[in-house]
Amino acid sequence: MITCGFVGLGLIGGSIARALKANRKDIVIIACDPNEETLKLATEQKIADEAYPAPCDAFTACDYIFLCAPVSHNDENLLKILSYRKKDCILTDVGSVKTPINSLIHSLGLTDCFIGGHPMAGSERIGFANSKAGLLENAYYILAPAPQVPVAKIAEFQGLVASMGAIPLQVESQKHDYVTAAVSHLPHIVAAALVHLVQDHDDAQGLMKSIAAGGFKDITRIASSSPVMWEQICMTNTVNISRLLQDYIDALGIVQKELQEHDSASLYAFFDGARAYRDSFIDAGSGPIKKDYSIRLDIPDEAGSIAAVSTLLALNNISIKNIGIVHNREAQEGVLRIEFYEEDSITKAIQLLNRRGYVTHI
Ligand SMILES: NC(=O)c1ccc[n+]([C@@H]2O[C@H](COP(=O)([O-])OP(=O)(O)OC[C@H]3O[C@@H](n4cnc5c(N)ncnc54)[C@H](O)[C@@H]3O)[C@@H](O)[C@H]2O)c1
Ligand SMILES: O=C(O)C(=O)C[C@]1(C(=O)O)C=C[C@@H](O)C=C1
Repeated sequence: MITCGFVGLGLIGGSIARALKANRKDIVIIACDPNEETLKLATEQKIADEAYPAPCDAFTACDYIFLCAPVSHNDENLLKILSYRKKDCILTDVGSVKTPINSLIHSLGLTDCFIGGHPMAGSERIGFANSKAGLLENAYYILAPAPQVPVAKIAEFQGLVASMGAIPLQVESQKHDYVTAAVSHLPHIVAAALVHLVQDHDDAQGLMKSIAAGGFKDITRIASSSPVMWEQICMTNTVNISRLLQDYIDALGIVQKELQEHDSASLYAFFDGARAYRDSFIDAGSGPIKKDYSIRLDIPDEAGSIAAVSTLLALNNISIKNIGIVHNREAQEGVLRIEFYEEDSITKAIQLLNRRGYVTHI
């Protein structure tokens, strides 16, 4: 059996714990979290075999200890958990910034037992109640092992990560912090700033807020993320974020100048270049952004509607990868989203559903 300890069992800790429990039979989970409701839920749902409000003796059984609180709290928790760490236990974290914890590990002389981690998947939702076993599926899980961790220990941990459904990828801490500042941290600032812009410019009736459609909602979904988490990320990856933010401000300044000068050729090149590069992300066969074979359809708001659709597809040998209600209606139309394994299934499903009178949307 492998005993995994979790210090913080929110969205990410909870999702890792669920994935391990779902995919393996040999996992024991010991968790601590200051949130009482989380401890209750995790025990009731049989995700945590043992749950405590704070680090305690029980953690001396752990083969791995995952630090899964917001980044600065992970540093504090690392210090608290050390007295409960058995020899050979691997310490790891899931924090979105890697350099500060890496420095702390060096200063504590723990360079033979720490593997920094960062799953490149998540959501704007918070807490254990929103955690999912499938959250990390096919996502890169960045590993930044300290220099003296034995190769065999790194390989074992990679195996554990793979069994969560994630793809382990080794990246050095400082490089990690620069790269994630560009693809994750800056976008969260941009999203929050856009939301503030609309709030500050809307009229008394909130017309902007009412009519905001897919474009605004797609680019600002992440503005609903945890302010505690993002404040701590900004406070710990400040230099990288600030440098990239300056480059971004400069780029916006150039666009503003092109607008003021009615420079249509430059504006066209700006959008065209972005489109080509962004499309190349989607077209990649592997990587975190996968091709999405999904459709949406309108269904009556009554019991059995989802079952009727899934049965119809199953009877016609069309396999469903995922099915669920679209709660936020960002897509404007259709309330049921169905994801398939391959492109072919989309055409077949649409023909079948349309013949039965369903209105479908791609
Ligand atoms: N949310 C994401 O999309 C995402 C993705 C990858 C990595 N991360 C990283 O994962 C970590 C956790 O983020 P999350 O999204 O799961 O947040 P979360 O708010 O859902 O969960 C954090 C959990 O830590 C607990 N906690 C808070 N303070 C604590 C403390 N001092 N000691 C112990 N537990 C404490 C909270 O009760 C909560 O259950 C962060 O370091 C974040 O940078 C987040
Ligand atoms: O999908 C989201 O909601 C996320 O913000 C996830 C996201 C990101 O892509 O920026 C957020 C923080 C992380 O550390 C890793 C992933």
